[in-house]
Amino acid sequence: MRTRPLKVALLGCGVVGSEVARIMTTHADDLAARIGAPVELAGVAVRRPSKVREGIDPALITTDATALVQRGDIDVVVEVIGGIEPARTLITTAFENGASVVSANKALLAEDGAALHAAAEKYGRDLYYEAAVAGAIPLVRPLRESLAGDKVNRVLGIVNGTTNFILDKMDTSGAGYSEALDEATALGYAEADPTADVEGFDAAAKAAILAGIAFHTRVKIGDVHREGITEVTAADIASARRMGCTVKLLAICERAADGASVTARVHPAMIPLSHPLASVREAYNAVFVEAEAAGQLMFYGPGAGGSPTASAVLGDLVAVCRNKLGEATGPGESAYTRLPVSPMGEVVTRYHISLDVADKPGVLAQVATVFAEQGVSIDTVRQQGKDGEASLVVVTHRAPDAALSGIVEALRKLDTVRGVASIMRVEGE
Ligand SMILES: NC(=O)c1ccc[n+]([C@@H]2O[C@H](COP(=O)([O-])OP(=O)(O)OC[C@H]3O[C@@H](n4cnc5c(N)ncnc54)[C@H](O)[C@@H]3O)[C@@H](O)[C@H]2O)c1
Ligand SMILES: N[C@@H](CCO)C(=O)O
Ligand code: NA
Repeated sequence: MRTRPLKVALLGCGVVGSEVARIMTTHADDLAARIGAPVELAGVAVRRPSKVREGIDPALITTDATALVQRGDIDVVVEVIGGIEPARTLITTAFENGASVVSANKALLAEDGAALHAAAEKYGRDLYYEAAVAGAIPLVRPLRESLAGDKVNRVLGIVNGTTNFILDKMDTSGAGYSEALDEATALGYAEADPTADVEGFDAAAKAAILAGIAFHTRVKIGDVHREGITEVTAADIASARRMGCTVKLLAICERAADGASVTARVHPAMIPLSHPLASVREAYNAVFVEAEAAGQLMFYGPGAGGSPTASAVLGDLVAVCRNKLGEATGPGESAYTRLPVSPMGEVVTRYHISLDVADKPGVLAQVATVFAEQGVSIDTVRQQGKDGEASLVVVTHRAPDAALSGIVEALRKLDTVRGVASIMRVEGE
């Protein structure tokens, strides 16, 4: 074993960073044996230097992250600050100054991954980011490496722990939305600004990263159709229950049937209770990958939290250190297919539409005509009447999303439709 240690700079020492430091210290001997050289924490950049950080030598703490990555003797920079800047500049500076990078920063990778990969390649460094998607679950590496010989056609799953935690609590214990979000934040699952979770930005970033790797093309967060969970009501969840379903925030990346384009979307969807994704509880994540030769693969595990995320960071750290010792680099960006990303309107989905209507003859026929005019066929209709008013629940067959949203617009214009109580896509059937 080499005795000269590999030097690691840790940028950020919050929920994830503090766990990375703890595991690096407590498992130092095992990590050294697995890598073939000791790994040494050479500096820790923080924003609040006065905070007591158990197990970290105070002499390592600095508020000058730029000087740390410019030192020139750092082998690996672990970026767990989050956000676009200064993380982007720090990572690029690290590459320029001889370091490879391990990052958990999905927001940055989904915004500017191509430029970061290009910088890594230019300087001959590694850029690893297993922690950026689905926390502890090995998913980035299986897609980048294990499935590199196959053709992936679809990636579908739950990739945000916070929103899964909230929806699960609302469904199973009747908890309120804000109470469940506060709990997820206290448990270290939520982003620094939890809007990123509840509005679907975090899941959209992960969908962009997954689609890019899966289909060997460039997908940015702005290419991903995004709807969060802020408009999912307790009534929607109760209505899903009545249909034998539950509501999950899903990320779905698909290659078009003709192979000429891809789509990526994040939105709440109803799925049957019998579907494996329905039993994904709390902050767990689960992702199905469908590949031509492999068939269907399922990845499941803790999707958020300090310790699970640190596990993924440490796995990358070991891989990058091994590469350094072997004077090699791991896989870079693979974006050779250059497939365009189609808009949401072209995605084929199913809708569950709940309407408040007047309870009088001819209403059902009027509603059915709207569907027929858009060429969308109805799967089921359920009507419940009370005091001259009725609620009508329509579930459609699969149709282009543009036709389905056209139907909703036309329904809103009918005099007999008092309101559209909820619209949700249905998946997993
Ligand atoms: N928490 C999770 O479950 C989880 C899971 C996967 C990925 N991530 C990602 O990991 C990253 C970190 O997340 P976290 O939950 O640890 O966040 P956090 O807010 O707990 O930690 C980030 C830390 O970075 C510090 N920081 C910010 N700017 C800095 C700067 N310029 N120099 C030095 N320190 C700075 C902050 O003070 C904070 O302590 C983010 O990119 C996040 O998206 C988090
Ligand atoms: N905020 C993210 C952290 C893990 O990426 C989540 O809840 O999934
Ligand atoms: Na992961």
